[in-house]
Amino acid sequence: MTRKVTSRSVVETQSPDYLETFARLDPESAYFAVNGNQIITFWSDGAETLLGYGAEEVLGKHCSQAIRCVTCSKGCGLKEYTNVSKLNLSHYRKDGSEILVQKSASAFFGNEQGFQGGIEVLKPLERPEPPLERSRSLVDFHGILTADAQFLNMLTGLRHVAHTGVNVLIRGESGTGKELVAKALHAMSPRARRAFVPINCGTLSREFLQSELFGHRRGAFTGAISDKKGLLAEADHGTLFLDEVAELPFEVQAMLLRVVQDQRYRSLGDSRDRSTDVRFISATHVSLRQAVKEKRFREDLMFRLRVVPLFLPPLRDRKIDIPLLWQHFLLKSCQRHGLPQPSSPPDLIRLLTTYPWPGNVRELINVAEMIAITCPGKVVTPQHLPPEFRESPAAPAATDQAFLPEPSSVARPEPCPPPIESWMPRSPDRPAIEAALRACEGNTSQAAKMLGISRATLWRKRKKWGLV
Ligand SMILES: Nc1ncnc2c1ncn2[C@@H]1O[C@H](COP(=O)(O)OP(=O)(O)OP(=O)(O)O)[C@@H](O)[C@H]1O
Repeated sequence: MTRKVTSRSVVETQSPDYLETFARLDPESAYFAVNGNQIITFWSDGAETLLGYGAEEVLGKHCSQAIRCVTCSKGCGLKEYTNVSKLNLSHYRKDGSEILVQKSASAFFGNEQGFQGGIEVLKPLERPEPPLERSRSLVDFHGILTADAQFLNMLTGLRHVAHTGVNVLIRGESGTGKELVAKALHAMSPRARRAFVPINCGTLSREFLQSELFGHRRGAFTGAISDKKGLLAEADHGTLFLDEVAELPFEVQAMLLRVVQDQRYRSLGDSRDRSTDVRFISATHVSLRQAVKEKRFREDLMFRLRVVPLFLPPLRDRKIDIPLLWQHFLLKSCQRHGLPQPSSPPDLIRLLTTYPWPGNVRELINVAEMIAITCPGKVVTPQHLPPEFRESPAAPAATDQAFLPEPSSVARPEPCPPPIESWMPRSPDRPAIEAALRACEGNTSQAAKMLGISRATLWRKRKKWGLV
C-alpha cells in the first residue's frame, strides 16, 4: 500500500511549538507525538491530566512501554492506519483506572522509510479525576514560608550573601519577616554556631541603648552597681541584629560607626578599647536614605550597614501566599488549641486576598488565631473577621450575598480549595524555574507544584533551557 509522503514530519523536531499551541488551545485533551521508532517526542499538559503520566515519565520512551491504550495491545493502530478519526475507546490511566476517550490520530509515512511517526489526540468523553498537584504549595525556607517564585528566588539568592559575611540592611513593612530573614542569614552563615543577638533600637532610651550595646563598668553611672557585658561582646563571632535601625540616636550612631569600621569599641566607664568580630544585619521599615536626607541618620554609617540592601515585599504584593498562609496558620492554631479546623469558603479567601494586610504576615497569623478560637469547626464568613476587613475598599457590602456562605454549607462545613489559579503567572520565566528547582533541590514534582504548572510543562521548559 502506497502511503502519502509528508514534506516534513512534525515529530522529527524535539519541541514542536505549534503542536504545543494546539495543545494549549484544547487543554482538556491529551496531545502527544511519536517518531518513526514510536518514541514519544511530545506530551501535552492535557495528556498528563488525562492519563496521569508526567512528561518526564514518557518522553523518550517507546509508546507501548510508556502508556497503555486498548488498541496498543492489538497492535499499533497508528502504525497500521494513516488516520484515525473520532474513534471512541477506553484508555488506561497511570493509576490503572480506565477513561473513555475519543481518539483522532494521524500517521506520517515516507516512500522508502515507511512509518515516520504520528500525532494523536485523545478527547475525554468523561471527566478525569482532578490531578492532585495543580495547586501551588508553600516552600519552607528556614522558617520563611512562601509560594511566590520571585520572593523565593530572592531568598535562595541569600545563601551566597550569608556566606560572604557582609553587612545587610533589610527593608520591609512591619510583619514582612525581616527578623526571620535575618535569622536565616545567620543560620546559613559560617557564624551559625555563635550567637544571633537581636536588639530593637526603637524602643530604648539613648542611655539604655548605649549600656546595652557597649556594656558598662561598675560605677559608670548611677545605678551601675556591677560590670555589664554588652551585646557587642555577646555577639562576638556571631551576628548582631539591629531592628528599627533608623531609630538609633545620633550619639549612638557615632559610637557604632567605630565598631562597624574598626571592630573596636569602649564600654561605658572603661578606660581601654575592646575588639569584637560582629556581623551586622539591620532592619528598617522606613527608607534609611530618607533618614539621611532628613539628617536623622549618618550617611557613612548607612553605607557601612547596607553593603547588601534587601527589600521584603508586603504580603499584599504576594497574593499567591495569602490563601496558603491562611490555611497553614489556621491549621496550626487549631492544632495548638486542639480545636476542629473551620472551613474558609472561596468567597472568604477572595476577601482575604483583597485585604491590604498592613500588618503583613504577623497580622494574618493573629487573625487566623482569632478565627481558630472563635469559629471552631464552622464555616467562616466575613462577619467573623475583624471590622477592618469589611471596611477595606475592595470588601463587599455586608449584605452582598456573594460573600455569605450557602445555607447548606453552614450546616455542613466542606474542605476549602484555595482558589489561587487566577493569580498564577501563566508562564514562569527561566529565573523563576531555576529558583524553584534550587529551592526544591531538583525535585521536578515539587518545583512544578510550587510554580503552579504541571510537571509536563516544567519538564518541557527545563529541556528547552537546558536545565536538565
Ligand atoms: N513568610 C513567612 N512565613 C512564615 N512566617 C512568617 C513569614 N513572614 C513573617 N512571619 C511571621 O510573622 C511574624 C512577624 O515576622 P518578623 O518579626 O520577622 O517581621 P518583621 O518584618 O521583623 O516585623 P517588625 O518590623 O514589626 O519587627 C513572626 O511570627 C514570623 O514568624
